[in-house]
Amino acid sequence: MTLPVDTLTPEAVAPFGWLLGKPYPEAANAVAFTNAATDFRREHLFHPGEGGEVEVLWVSYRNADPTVDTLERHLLTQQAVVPLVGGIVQILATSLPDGTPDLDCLRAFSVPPGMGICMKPEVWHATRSTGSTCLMLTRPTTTVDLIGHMAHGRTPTETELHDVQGIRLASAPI
Ligand SMILES: NC(=O)N[C@@H](O)C(=O)O
Repeated sequence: MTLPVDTLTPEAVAPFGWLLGKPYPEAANAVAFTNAATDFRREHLFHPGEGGEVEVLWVSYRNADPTVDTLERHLLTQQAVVPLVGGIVQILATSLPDGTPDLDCLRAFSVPPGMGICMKPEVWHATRSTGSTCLMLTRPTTTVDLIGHMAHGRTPTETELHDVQGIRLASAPI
């Protein structure tokens, strides 16, 4: 399957989570402020899952391989990824009733610096980039669990990984 890399819109991201970096809200009841010197607005109320804390992670991505052979998902927490330097391509899929990725709704989005995506728990994902430094919001127990898996081969309990075949991005990550 050749996967087009789409532009971020709130609607396109909605099945998977929330677009971060939307235009300044016009709604009268928006939690927002603007003046000549600054503006700020509530983008999202992040939730790390029951009993979780919010963890700020600094993540570098440098896998530019357009082929995607593994997706992962976090079972407890939302996860926000915001490129600061260098863009990413975020590959996303929801789950079938059996928990495996629903490849019929597989999407890829180009995420430039200054925008981001907050994924719902259990959203399958992978990330490609020629080089990006990102701010990530996640959950400490999920991070430690993932390190245990990636560094020491332990079976993760808060993350699932799933092998996929024949998925290739239509355009190489920037
Ligand atoms: N640290 C961490 O959780 N990383 C992964 O989830 C990822 O998507 O990069």
